[in-house]
Amino acid sequence: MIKLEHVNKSFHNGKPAVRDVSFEVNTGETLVLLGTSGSGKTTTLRMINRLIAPDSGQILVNGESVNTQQTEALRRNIGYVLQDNGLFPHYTVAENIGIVPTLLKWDKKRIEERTRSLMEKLRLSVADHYDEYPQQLSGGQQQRVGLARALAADPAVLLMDEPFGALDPVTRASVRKEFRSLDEIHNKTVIMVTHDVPEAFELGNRICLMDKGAIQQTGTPAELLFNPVNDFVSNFFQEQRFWLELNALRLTDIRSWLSDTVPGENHAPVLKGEDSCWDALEQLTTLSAPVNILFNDKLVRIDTSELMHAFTQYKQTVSGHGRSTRLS
Ligand SMILES: Nc1ncnc2c1ncn2[C@@H]1O[C@H](COP(=O)(O)OP(=O)(O)OP(=O)(O)O)[C@@H](O)[C@H]1O
Repeated sequence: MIKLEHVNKSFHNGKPAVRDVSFEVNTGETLVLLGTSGSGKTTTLRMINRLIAPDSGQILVNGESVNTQQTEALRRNIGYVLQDNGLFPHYTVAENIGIVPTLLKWDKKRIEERTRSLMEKLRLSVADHYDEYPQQLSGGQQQRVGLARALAADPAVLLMDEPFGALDPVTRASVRKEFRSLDEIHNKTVIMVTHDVPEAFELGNRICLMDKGAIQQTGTPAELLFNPVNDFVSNFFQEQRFWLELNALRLTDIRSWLSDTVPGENHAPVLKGEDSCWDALEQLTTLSAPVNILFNDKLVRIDTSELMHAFTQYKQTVSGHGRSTRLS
């Protein structure tokens, strides 16, 4: 668990880089720090593992102030992934991944097993890359090694600063997908910095939107979209709003506005209530035919106009009326 309380930081020029930032991230949750360039995201992240000292405010990691913890011990319990991966060029892939376990004096066999297991999970061929050096790998492979290194000692906390930012769009999407499906991250507290809106929506349980060093709003993707607290938040998502909204809403969220049409004997594909409205629209458009959705209670059939009608009804009901139904 990570908690920031009224944290402030100015650099030598006196201009506030981070202003009165407070948030809490629970175990098993990913919070994304999103915002324009210079909005204070990296400074906020780097204060958590004490690479930067705050001027005022409290930062707690697992209930304990970072100031009272020994810096080395604190950092060994925090995995840190950087945009440029920060691998040691003169260490092999295996040596890079094993750095923290070696510092923690794990025995050799345990380090080797852990390294192999992480490489397999991150789709890095052990046979091909175990003894290679970072410069022999592609950018995507280097970033996977960076992730494996951060996860090696199973830290409770993972901090990621634009972890996929240096990758081309195709590699970026695939490394991101692998990251998302890693069982390793489900029991961790994760904070990730990005300025990529779709990435924030894909990976964040909650998003903390920053501007000029201050938090504008913290909430689920749906809360930020459907209940923005000010014009900055509303305008920030304007360009991709339709796509983001359909992505942020699960079919379950619009269930009450869908009819109970029972499917006939057709073989239309079955979506689940947890799938997004975007998933449904994609299927409907590709097939040019109705699709079936399996909710807890029953199987129903919908077409495109019914989907869009329910989506509009949801927006009218939820916007400006407090929290949306999607909580995580
Ligand atoms: N070491 C430093 N010395 C002086 N000013 C700094 C330093 N680091 C950051 N700043 C300033 O603090 C502000 C916040 O910077 P920060 O890097 O946290 O923003 P960011 O949101 O992460 O931006 P980006 O997305 O471009 O990385 C900026 O105005 C930046 O110029």
